[in-house]
Amino acid sequence: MGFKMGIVGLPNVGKSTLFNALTKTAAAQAANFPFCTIEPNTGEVNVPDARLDKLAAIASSKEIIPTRMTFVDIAGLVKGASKGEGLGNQFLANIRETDAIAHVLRCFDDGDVTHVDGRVNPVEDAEVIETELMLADLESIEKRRAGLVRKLKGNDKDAQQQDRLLAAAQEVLENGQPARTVDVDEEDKKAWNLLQLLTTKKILYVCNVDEGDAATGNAYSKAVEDMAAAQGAASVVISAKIEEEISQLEDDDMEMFLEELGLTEAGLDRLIRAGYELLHLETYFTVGPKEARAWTIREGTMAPQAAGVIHGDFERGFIRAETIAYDDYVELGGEGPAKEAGKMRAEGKSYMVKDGDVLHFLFNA
Ligand SMILES: Nc1ncnc2c1ncn2[C@@H]1O[C@H](COP(=O)(O)OP(=O)(O)OP(=O)(O)O)[C@@H](O)[C@H]1O
Ligand SMILES: [Mg+2]
Repeated sequence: MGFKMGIVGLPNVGKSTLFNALTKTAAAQAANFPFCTIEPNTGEVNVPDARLDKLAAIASSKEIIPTRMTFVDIAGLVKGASKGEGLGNQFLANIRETDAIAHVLRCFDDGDVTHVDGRVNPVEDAEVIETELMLADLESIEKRRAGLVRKLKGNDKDAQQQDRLLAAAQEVLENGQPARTVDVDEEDKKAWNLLQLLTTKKILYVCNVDEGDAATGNAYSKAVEDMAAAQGAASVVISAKIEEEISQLEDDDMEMFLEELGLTEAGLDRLIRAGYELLHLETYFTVGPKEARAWTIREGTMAPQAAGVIHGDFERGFIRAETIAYDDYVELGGEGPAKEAGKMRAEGKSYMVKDGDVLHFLFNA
């Protein structure tokens, strides 16, 4: 389904370094000068999930296939970007195409690495970017409302709804607030999301700290966490540079290295999980001797649509889903015992899939 997180931030804060760590490649050029990245870099990343490994062990699956999500490393934004400063506003379009934003903030000192504003202040940096996104939204709203005038005269219902929602967004933006602060009624949610405003996207603040601060965070990252909490946004502490080094290691070396740093889990795993949760994504599993596989759905997905993630035919010909809850599968020790214990349910079209369900679909070809 391609859920996409855009990696956004000021120039030279470590976005491409983080991208390379996430994708375990050196696909993006990361270097100590602003505006190093111009064209966006796109890469797929496995979503770590300990449950999948457990299921595979129980079923002795030959292959383990995690679900994936996409990260896009986007060019740095600067003050005035919405008016064409820096690399201009073509990159705002790259952000528009993403489902959520990982906002990288420089939380490391290192005098050798240039900061575009010559000082380290992640909270102000976050405001600079947010302001540009708000200005970009305002500009696009004005254009779009102007484009709706003719349809509004013709009493077009969709146009009326769009214009009403755009006006609501415009009002909060003009008061210096992001569009996500608008209270949207349930029946407007779909049209609202279609507006694809930049400041309605959910944000995960990524505090990029010094190597030595990776386990504990530092004063900069604390300030960001406070800001995030006040906004109801999520945040993670990570050292992109260390993660890039770790991501090149073999598993055994990685564990040793993490231990030395006082970390229990690679920061990347935390970051990917946080992004996944931010997007309200859930996972179901298909498990057998051949493979154990994780699949991504949006929260609230019905069984036929969940089946459609595997193949369109599964959705079109959907009959039922044999369902075992994750806990039952693990506690009882697999499909056979779960079935014997009466824990395999036959669920129909109106079943809402739950996170962790182990599913087997029956369908008409
Ligand atoms: N946690 C860190 N500690 C110290 N140096 C870091 C850290 N993270 C990244 N760097 C360094 O910062 C510099 C800029 O990194 P990078 O190219 O990833 O930034 P960027 O945000 O992608 O920049 P641009 O917007 O110009 O593309 C690199 O020299 C990188 O090694
Ligand atoms: Mg870059």
